[in-house]
Parts: sequence; structure tokens; C-alpha cells
Amino acid sequence: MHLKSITVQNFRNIAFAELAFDNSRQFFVGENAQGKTNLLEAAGFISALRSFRTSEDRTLIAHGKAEAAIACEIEHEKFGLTRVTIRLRPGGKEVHCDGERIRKLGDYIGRFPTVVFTSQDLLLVRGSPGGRRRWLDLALAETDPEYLRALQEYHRALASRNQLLKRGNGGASALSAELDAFEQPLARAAAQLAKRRAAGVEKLNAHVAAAYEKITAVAEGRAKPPAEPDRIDNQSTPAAQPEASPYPASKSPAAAIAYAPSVANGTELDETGWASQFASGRERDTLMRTTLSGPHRDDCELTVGGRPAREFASEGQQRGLAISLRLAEAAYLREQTGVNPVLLADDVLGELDPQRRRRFWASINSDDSRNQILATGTAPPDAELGSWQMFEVRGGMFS
Ligand SMILES: Nc1ncnc2c1ncn2[C@@H]1O[C@H](COP(=O)(O)OP(=O)(O)OP(=O)(O)O)[C@@H](O)[C@H]1O
Repeated sequence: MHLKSITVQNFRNIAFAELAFDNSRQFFVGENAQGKTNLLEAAGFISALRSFRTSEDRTLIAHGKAEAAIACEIEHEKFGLTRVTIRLRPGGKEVHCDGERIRKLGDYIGRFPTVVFTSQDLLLVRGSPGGRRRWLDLALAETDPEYLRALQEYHRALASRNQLLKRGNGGASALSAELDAFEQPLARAAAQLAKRRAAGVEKLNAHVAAAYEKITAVAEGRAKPPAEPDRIDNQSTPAAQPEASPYPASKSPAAAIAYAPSVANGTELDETGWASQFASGRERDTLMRTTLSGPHRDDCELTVGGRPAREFASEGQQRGLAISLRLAEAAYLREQTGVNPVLLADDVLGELDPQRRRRFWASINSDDSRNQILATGTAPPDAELGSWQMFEVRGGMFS
């Protein structure tokens, strides 16, 4: 899809901006705190009706204003020319798509995919599991309405179960009838989530590996196993040298993502299996006053050269991996929906070393589909990155 225009009103520090985009890529240049990210945030809002920076919609409304608005004209692979308008008020949002009021997120999410690249993406690699789960949930929810339904059902049932556990009067046996009632939908949704996450991550993994290989000179090959712990010279044993590997270095996967469910055999459990799983955790959960395991505690394991990226990858590799996750997300969305997402690159280019930066752009440009890219920076892009439609941003004004 292609954003042909965007109009933004009372959105953070943007009082009013009406921007028409040509068929090339758009670059927003300006000093810090001028409104560059705010514009990308508004553009990204059309995908899942949420900001990529905050879950608090009210913070998006300009100080002292009653409401904010975003309107986009989109050239879309499936729907043709489409107009989306969004009004944000402290009490909620109102969304229209070609004049039709959207009432359910499930009827809308995934129609207009965007993928955002920000400096915060490094947290996908280095941060806690919650960030990776949110990333995965969004990619899967945007491509699979059943996934979104299961996710919503799971979180509703989980919140009710936790509320009950917090009250906790009388221990697990006293609560058993009520727990039964909440664990039924919880188990149904958990079985769906685990199965769909496993399948989704497997597909994403192929894209992560391909993207990482494209943007990284895969000279890293197959990493050496760690030295034996009782050797004080910190040398690998001869058997652990790379030539002992049964795989040629160039064939070993450089980067990978794997589903790491919090319940080890979670992907094999059906609804009944999950129900007994939750039931068996009642004593412990009542004591701790919360549900300690389940899909809400899942993670994704990221590796480079077969080793956990968080502990062993270099800073450059971690940045490369974070960007690969986003490129993989874009490829996955395109593969699953047939719609080419708009890429929103928020000042990430400066953070990559020149070689990875070149490869990043080459990997995007080599794509048959040539995604539209809206990018920001405090300085104009290098000449080698080709031509852009340039906008200067100052105090929430665009010229
Ligand atoms: N609700 C709001 N109402 C008015 N202004 C706001 C609101 N929320 C944020 N701002 C202002 O928006 C500005 C930040 O804009 P933005 O995050 O787009 O910066 P930027 O141009 O991307 O800068 P950087 O290069 O530092 O990321 C700040 O001046 C901030 O005070």
C-alpha cells in the first residue's frame, strides 16, 4: 500500500499538517523535539489503532485541545483508493474507513499494515520478554483474526482469574468453582495462542534469517562453543574448533528466532491439557495471588550463530538483529496479507554502521515490491541512499 496523503490535526505538537506524498520515499528532517516522530506516530496509528510509543491515547491529543484527528488517503492493493479518518478523544476513538464506521478492532486491524523501525527496537533483543511478546502478538493479530480473538479472550479470562486470586479468601479449594469458570475460556484461548504462536514464529524465523543475512556480512560463520568451564586458559578444546563442525560455515544460520513457551510442552496441549495445567497450578497461584505460568509469560529466543543474542551478540549484531526482526515483520505481513506495508524509519539510520546501513537500504530496495518509506533524521540522508521527497520539520510545522 502507499500513503498518498496524510492530514493531522491537534496531534501532539502538530496543530495542523496536510502532506501530499509523491511516489518516492519521504524524509522528514529537523532538530530534536520538532515533531518528526509525532508524524510517523500518526501514520503508524492507522494500522492497529494504537501508537507505537504509548498505550495512552489521551497523551496523543495536543495539550489543551479536546480532540485530535488523523486522515489518510491510501492507495491499497486490495481496496483501491481508500480514505481512513480517526478522531481521538479522551473518552475513546472513532474510526471511519471510506465513510463506514468501524466498531470492532477485529474488523479493521491488519488492513493497513505499517512497520516501524525505532531506536527502541534494540529492546526487542536486549529487553524483557514482554516486548518480544507484544511484537509477536501484533504481527500475528494483524494477519490472523482468530489470533486476535484468542488473545482478547485470554487476557479477559486471565484478568478475572488474577482478580479472584488476589482476593484469595480461603485458598484454592474455596475458590475452585469460580476458578473452574475462568479457567475454561483461559484454557481454550491458551491452546489457540500456543499453537498459532509456534506456527507464526516458524514462518517469521525464515524471514529473520534471510533479513539478517542480507544486512550483515555473514563472515561470522558458525560460532565456537564456549570454553570448558574447568579450563583456566579459556581456550576451546581441539574438538570444538570450527573445522570440526559438520556444516560449512556459510550454511549455518546466522540469526534465528524460536518460540520459547513458558509451559514447556505448551504447543502440544489441547484445551483439556491446558485446563489441567491451570488447575494443577492453583495452590501455587493462590499463594502467589497471580497466575504464574501460561502464554502471558511466553518468550521468543533470539540467537546469532546459535547462541543467545542477548548475552553473546556484539552491539552491531544486536542492532542488525533488531532491524532484521522488523524487516521480517514486514515480509511476514506482506506474505500473509498480500499487502505491502509502509515502513516508518524513525531516526534509525544514524545508529547503524555504514556497511549495515547500506545493506539495510539495499535489502529494502532489492525487494520487488519497493515499500514506501517514511524516514526521519536530524540530518538529510546520504546521497548514496537515493532520492527522497524532503520535508523540513520545525515546531510541529512541515515545509
Ligand atoms: N500531547 C502533546 N501536546 C503538545 N506537544 C506534545 C505532546 N506530546 C508531545 N509533545 C511535544 O512534541 C515534541 C516531540 O516531538 P517528536 O517526538 O516528534 O520529536 P522529534 O522531532 O522526533 O525529535 P527527536 O529527533 O528528538 O526524536 C516535544 O516538543 C513534546 O513536548
